[in-house]
Amino acid sequence: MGQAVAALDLDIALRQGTFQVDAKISAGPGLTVLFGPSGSGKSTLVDLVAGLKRPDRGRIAVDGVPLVDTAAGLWLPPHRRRVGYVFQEARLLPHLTVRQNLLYGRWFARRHLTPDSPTCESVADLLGITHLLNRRPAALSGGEKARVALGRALLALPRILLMDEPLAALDEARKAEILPYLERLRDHAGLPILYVTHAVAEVARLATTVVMMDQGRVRALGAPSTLWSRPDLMDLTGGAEAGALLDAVVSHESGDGLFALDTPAGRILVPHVPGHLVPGTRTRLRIPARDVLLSDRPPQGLSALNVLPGVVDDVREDADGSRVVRLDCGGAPLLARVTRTSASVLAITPGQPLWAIVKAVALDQGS
Ligand SMILES: Nc1ncnc2c1ncn2[C@@H]1O[C@H](COP(=O)(O)OP(=O)(O)OP(=O)(O)O)[C@@H](O)[C@H]1O
Repeated sequence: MGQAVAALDLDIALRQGTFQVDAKISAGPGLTVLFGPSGSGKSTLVDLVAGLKRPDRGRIAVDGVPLVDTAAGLWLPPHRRRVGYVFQEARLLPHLTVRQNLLYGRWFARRHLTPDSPTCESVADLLGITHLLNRRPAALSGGEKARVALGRALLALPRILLMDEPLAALDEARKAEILPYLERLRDHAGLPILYVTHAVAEVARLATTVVMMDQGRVRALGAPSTLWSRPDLMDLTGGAEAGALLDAVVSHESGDGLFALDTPAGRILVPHVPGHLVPGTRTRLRIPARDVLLSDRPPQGLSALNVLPGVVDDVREDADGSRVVRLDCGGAPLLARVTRTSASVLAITPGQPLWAIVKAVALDQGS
C-alpha cells in the first residue's frame, strides 16, 4: 500500500527583511490551524500557499498537486493554483445579488466542473443562505456577508481554502453565528482548510490539526488536545488563556438541563447548548486554567458539579507570579491557575494527589 498523500505538504524557506521563515508542515485532511504569536510567520505561510509570496527555496503541494517547487523550477501563479482565499472582510460585489456573487466564483472554475462539483444550490444550503439568494450585499448582516464570501470561494472549486483570521473583525454574536458553518465546511466540503487564528476558542472548536508557529519556525504540530497539554509549549498556549482542551463524547442528558460528556479525564457535566449535544457526538471541551480550583482532599458541600481527581505532574510560574499546575487526571491533562499563596498553602509538588474542581459554567462547548 502506498503512503497516504498529505492534504498539505509544505517545506519552504523565505527571507523577508530580517525575518527568516523556515517551515515544514505535513497535515492531513480537515482544518489545520496556524497558531502562534504576532509576527511568527502565519500570514506569510498563507501567502506562500496562495502564491502571493515566493519562497527562496522549497516545495508546496496540496493533495499531492505541486504548486511550487523551486528545485524543479515550478511556479504556479496565484490564478492557476485554485486556492480559495477568504478575507476578514467579505469583499462582495455590491451591484450583484447574492446568487450573482456566488456564481462569480463559479465563473473562474468553469473549466474544472465535474458532475460531482458543488452547485450554487448545494453551497447555499450548506451555508444556510438559500433565502438570501436574491438580495444584494447592502441588505445582509456581517455574518451573512461572511457566509456568502465563503460560498463564493467554494464555488470556485478550490483545492484548498485559506482563511486568515476570518472572524477577527466580527463581534461575539456574529462569530457564534459563523462557527457552525465553518464546522460544516470542515466536515462536508471535502477540501483541506488552512486557518489562521489567535483565538483558543476557535482552535477548540474547529481544529483538526494545529501548527504552532514561533519566530518563523514550526515549534510543534499535532492534535489540539495533545499540544495544549504539553508543558514545554506553555509559553505559546499559556498566558491568560491557558487551559486544557479535552476530546469528549456526548453521553446522555442527565436531567436538570445538563449533559454528561465522557472525556479521558472522567465524566464532565455541561449545561445544555442548543442544537449541539446529541448523544454519541464527538466534541471538544476547553477548560480554562483560571476556572479550575484545587483541593488537597475530596471537596464536600460544594455546588460545583465537576470534581476530578488527579496527580500533579508539573508546576510552573507564570509571568504574573501565579502558578499553572498541570494535573494528570487518568492520563488526560487538566490545568489550574492558582496564586502563589495557594500554591504554598497546598504545598503543591509533582506526584501529589489533588482534586480539581471545575465550575460547570466554565466549560466551553466545542465542535
Ligand atoms: N514584505 C515584507 N518585508 C519584510 N518583512 C516582512 C514582510 N512581510 C512580513 N514581514 C515580517 O515577517 C514577519 C512575519 O509576519 P507575518 O505577517 O507572517 O506574521 P503573523 O504571524 O501572521 O502575525 P500576525 O499574527 O500579527 O498577523 C513579521 O516580522 C513581519 O514584520
